[in-house]
Amino acid sequence: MSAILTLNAGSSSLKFGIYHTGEEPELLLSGQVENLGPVARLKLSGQQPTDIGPADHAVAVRAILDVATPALAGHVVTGVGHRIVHGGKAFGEPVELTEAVVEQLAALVPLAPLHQPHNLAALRAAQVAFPGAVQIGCFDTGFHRGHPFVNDTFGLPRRFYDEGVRRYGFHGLSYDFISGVLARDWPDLARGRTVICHLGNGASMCAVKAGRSVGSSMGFSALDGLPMGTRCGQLDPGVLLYLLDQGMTGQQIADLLYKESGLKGLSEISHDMRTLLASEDPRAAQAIDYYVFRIRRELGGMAAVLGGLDGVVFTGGIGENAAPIRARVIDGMDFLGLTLDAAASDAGAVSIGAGAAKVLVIPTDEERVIARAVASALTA
Ligand SMILES: Nc1ncnc2c1ncn2[C@@H]1O[C@H](COP(=O)(O)OP(=O)(O)O)[C@@H](O)[C@H]1O
Ligand SMILES: CC(=O)OP(=O)(O)O
Ligand SMILES: [Mg+2]
Repeated sequence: MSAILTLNAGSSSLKFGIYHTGEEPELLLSGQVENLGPVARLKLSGQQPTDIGPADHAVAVRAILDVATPALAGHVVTGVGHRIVHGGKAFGEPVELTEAVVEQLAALVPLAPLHQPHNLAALRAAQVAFPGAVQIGCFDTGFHRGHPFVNDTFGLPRRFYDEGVRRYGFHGLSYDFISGVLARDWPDLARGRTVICHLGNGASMCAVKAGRSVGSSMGFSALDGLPMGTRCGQLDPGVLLYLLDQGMTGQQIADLLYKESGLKGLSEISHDMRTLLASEDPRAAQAIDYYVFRIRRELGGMAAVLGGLDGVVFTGGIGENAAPIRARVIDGMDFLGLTLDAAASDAGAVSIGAGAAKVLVIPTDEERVIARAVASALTA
């Protein structure tokens, strides 16, 4: 039987899925190597995580190929789907990852240094492991390609826009998946105005009107918008000028903004929301305060862009699991029709709103969006 493998290299995790090929691919096994770094864990769906010691993305790919091999016994992998974070100006729809395409995607590495190199390394590993399979790239930026101009541009001279300096937006595979769930289970909301909060190690928000992205908190790179595990989020460009003036190099600034900022930088304790929520250190509390403040500010802005709000969806590792963060985001938002049913939220329900606008918690599944794209490429 033929099977599809999906690989999703995030900033703190490498997720995978194995599916039977079909119009709606049937999941055989999924899992992830999470908490990449000195103490990574391998977690297969429905099982307890096991510590695998230090692991970067390369170690994680090998660990996943090891566990995938027995699960794939009796199957031929005909397609491998990859999350590719940045598609730039040229790519929106899923595409076969030919050498010519990969060359263009490699040029975008500086725009997504925590993701794009790992996405492409996963491709190389999969090409070796499954030489007969078609390799398909699915873009985080794809869902946002129809952005209105005002959401796509910066206030720079026009030639920069033409050159590709645009507000691309990311987490599009996640927004695509959530939009599909809304269309299936909440059709009225799917026709209306929704803000989706993808709160993982990377975090962004998307304003969705009738199934289309009309705004994203992330822009040209995956640094903009909300503060994240280790990324700064929105920053006055004057700060960059100041840092340059202080003698920092480009690489030092990149490391600062991508790896040392956000929750980690503000708390000086951890990038991980679980650790911060459990901490009694006032720096942890301040980091969380800032995180929540920026989400609320973005939510108000997006509600204005949408001309009102019919619902909010929480997803991603934090959005799905951290009830205290959801409570703080929704607190006092009655003027937008948002009221929390705290008991439902704490109990892990899907629908956790008690006001005019819906509040939903929907686990995202970027792997399924990738698997569907591979399945349709295989039948095309
Ligand atoms: N129960 C929880 N409470 C708070 N935060 C959580 C919980 N479970 C997971 N998280 C957060 O989710 C993050 C990972 O989110 P995820 O979407 O899987 O990451 P990635 O961006 O790598 O895809 C972790 O850094 C952790 O902070
Ligand atoms: C784009 C991005 O930030 O992705 P992740 O949340 O997987 O790190
Ligand atoms: Mg992710």
